Amino acid sequence: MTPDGPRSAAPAPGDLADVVALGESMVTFLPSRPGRLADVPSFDRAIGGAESNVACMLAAAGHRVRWAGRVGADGFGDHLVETIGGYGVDVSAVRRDPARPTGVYFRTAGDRATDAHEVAYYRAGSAASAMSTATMDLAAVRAGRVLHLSGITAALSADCLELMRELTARRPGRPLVSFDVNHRPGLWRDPADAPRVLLGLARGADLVFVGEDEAWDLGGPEAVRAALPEPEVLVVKQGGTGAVAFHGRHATSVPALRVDVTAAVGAGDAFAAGFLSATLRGLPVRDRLRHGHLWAAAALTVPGDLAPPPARDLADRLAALDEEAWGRLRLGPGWTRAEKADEEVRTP
Ligand SMILES: Nc1ncnc2c1ncn2[C@@H]1O[C@H](COP(=O)(O)OP(=O)(O)O)[C@@H](O)[C@H]1O
Ligand SMILES: O=C(O)C(=O)C[C@H](O)[C@H](O)COP(=O)(O)O
Repeated sequence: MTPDGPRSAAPAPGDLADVVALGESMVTFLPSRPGRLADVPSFDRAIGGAESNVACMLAAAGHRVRWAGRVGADGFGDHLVETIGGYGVDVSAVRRDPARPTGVYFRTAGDRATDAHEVAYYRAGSAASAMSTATMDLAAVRAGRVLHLSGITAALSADCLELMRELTARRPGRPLVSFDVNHRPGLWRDPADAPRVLLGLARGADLVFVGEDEAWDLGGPEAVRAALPEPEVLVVKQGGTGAVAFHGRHATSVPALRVDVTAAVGAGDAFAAGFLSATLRGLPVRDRLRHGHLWAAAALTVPGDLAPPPARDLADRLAALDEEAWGRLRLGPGWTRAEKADEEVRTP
């Protein structure tokens, strides 16, 4: 994704942002061709990191966004700060660490049907793993209407987990806390800890995103619901099937779109960004879910993590279709550039 399309001015340092996203960003290496990691001869550089993906997409859609993280005082750190800042995200709360490197990761293209892929992380001991209540500017982190976090951070180090606990503690006047469970079993020192820790953090959030498969890692969707009496909204994503939002005593389901998938990476982050964008705009829950699906479809139809979100008028028009027309939509590469909305993206 190149940072094109409507962008807001980034909030000035210290100003109230619409959304602050905190987490580790990494330089990502995408394979030049399919196959096993052992066989891929070369990689293309991109950027990744669940929370900064959300930040970049929201900024590209015109929201005022800050990303808080730590990167090394190295070229990869420069690249992340410059690229994420290039989307119109305020990067003034990003800290540079002269003693620790920027994390990087490599991935394979994976199987289109199952999304089975290999990931090789080089992030142990990274600058971001030293995020803590002492090393981050907590005032800047809290200066937003929404604070977006994910379970990835909890797995990075004991300091990162303590920071997550501090940011999800229920206190008067705190931002609305959005938490994407993002269970990455390979990152946990003791994977058996993850379900309890992630559920504990989710209990402190107002808005929780969880994939149905992840929910099973945590004891199943019903167990997650039972463990989270307080969130305003719990969104369970069901991949290519749909998504359901539990809010108060209501459950609202919206089927997923039919998408010609290029790469599944980044879809969960894009879904969260679309849902948050619609939440900031005060749209009803059904429309928030539809915007989640539409933004996910934007990420699914490009090779890397990040895609330009659909233009607001296009997304609004598609989100307003009746159920039958929604079910007929079929979105493929380039669909976000359609100018006349549904006529251009609907299958004949
Ligand atoms: N095959 C698919 N077809 C259409 N939409 C999909 C498909 N896979 C994922 N999505 C969309 O991406 C969102 C996130 O997918 P999911 O697999 O649940 O997330 P994650 O990337 O977090 O594992 C889904 O809620 C849906 O909107
Ligand atoms: O794994 C991590 O630590 C990352 O942050 C790398 C990726 O950028 C996101 O994980 C993509 O996330 P999905 O949207 O769920 O595909």
